[in-house]
Amino acid sequence: MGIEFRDVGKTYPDGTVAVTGFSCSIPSHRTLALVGTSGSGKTTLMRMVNRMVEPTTGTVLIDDRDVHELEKVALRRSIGYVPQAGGLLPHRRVVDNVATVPVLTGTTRRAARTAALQLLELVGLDPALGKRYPAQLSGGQQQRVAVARALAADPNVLLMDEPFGAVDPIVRRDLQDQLVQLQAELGKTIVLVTHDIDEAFKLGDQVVILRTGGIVAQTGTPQEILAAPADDFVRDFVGIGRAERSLQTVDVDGRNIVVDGSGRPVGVLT
Ligand SMILES: Nc1ncnc2c1ncn2[C@@H]1O[C@H](COP(=O)(O)OP(=O)(O)OP(=O)(O)O)[C@@H](O)[C@H]1O
Repeated sequence: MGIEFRDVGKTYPDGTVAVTGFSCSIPSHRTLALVGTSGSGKTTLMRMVNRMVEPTTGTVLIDDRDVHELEKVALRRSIGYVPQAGGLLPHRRVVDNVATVPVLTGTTRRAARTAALQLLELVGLDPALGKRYPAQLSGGQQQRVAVARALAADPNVLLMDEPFGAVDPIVRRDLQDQLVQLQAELGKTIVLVTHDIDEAFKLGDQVVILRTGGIVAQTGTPQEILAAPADDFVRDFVGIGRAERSLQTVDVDGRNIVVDGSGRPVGVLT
């Protein structure tokens, strides 16, 4: 399921211009990371895919079909959504949170629960946690449940809105690693919103850096952006000057050790 944004714009009713003339396409099974400062239109763009936001100009297509022509509720249920900070239903057990959409779309509760327990395992959780309520889980565990829930209807498209923004950096890295692994296995088409350029580089096959007004500063693979930042804004945003970005090798007893801009060793060149 490829996704295409074709010259889309969004002006909210109060006159706020969130996005202007945005075009971009992401092939099936790939991850598009939308990254930018606060208010640069990332969430607005992502929500156009499942019609939580309707563009004021242009079209969004999934597999060449204009989403505007698709029935809204069915469209939304067919797309996995991981909101900021999980969005789990607090009064429902974890297993039922995961089973919600399949039950709504006609799967029996029993079958949906069995599948939900398998999904918990897939995202690295002990299925025994399915009995708990969301508040009885850690923040990182809750985010894993949110990912499991988004996968429950076996969607081809997954939308992730700052999915790991609310957890501490170590848990965050864990969750990112797991998503990379999951994606290698499942091959969804993912649109990921983040303000963290390192997360965008780690998870995105294609990265779009946005400035205020949803204007594209640069689009490319992480390699392309790092190799040739389009301008000072991008250079600044990706932190080209940051010590951990300016790596060099030093020879230590015949081995090439990679050090960062502060001279700290970060690895060995093989
Ligand atoms: N419903 C709305 N009505 C009016 N303006 C809105 C609405 N939703 C978003 N905006 C405005 O549109 C612009 C883009 O918002 P959006 O949430 O898409 O940005 P973002 O890049 O996701 O930001 P953040 O990283 O802070 O979540 C902002 O100026 C925001 O205030």
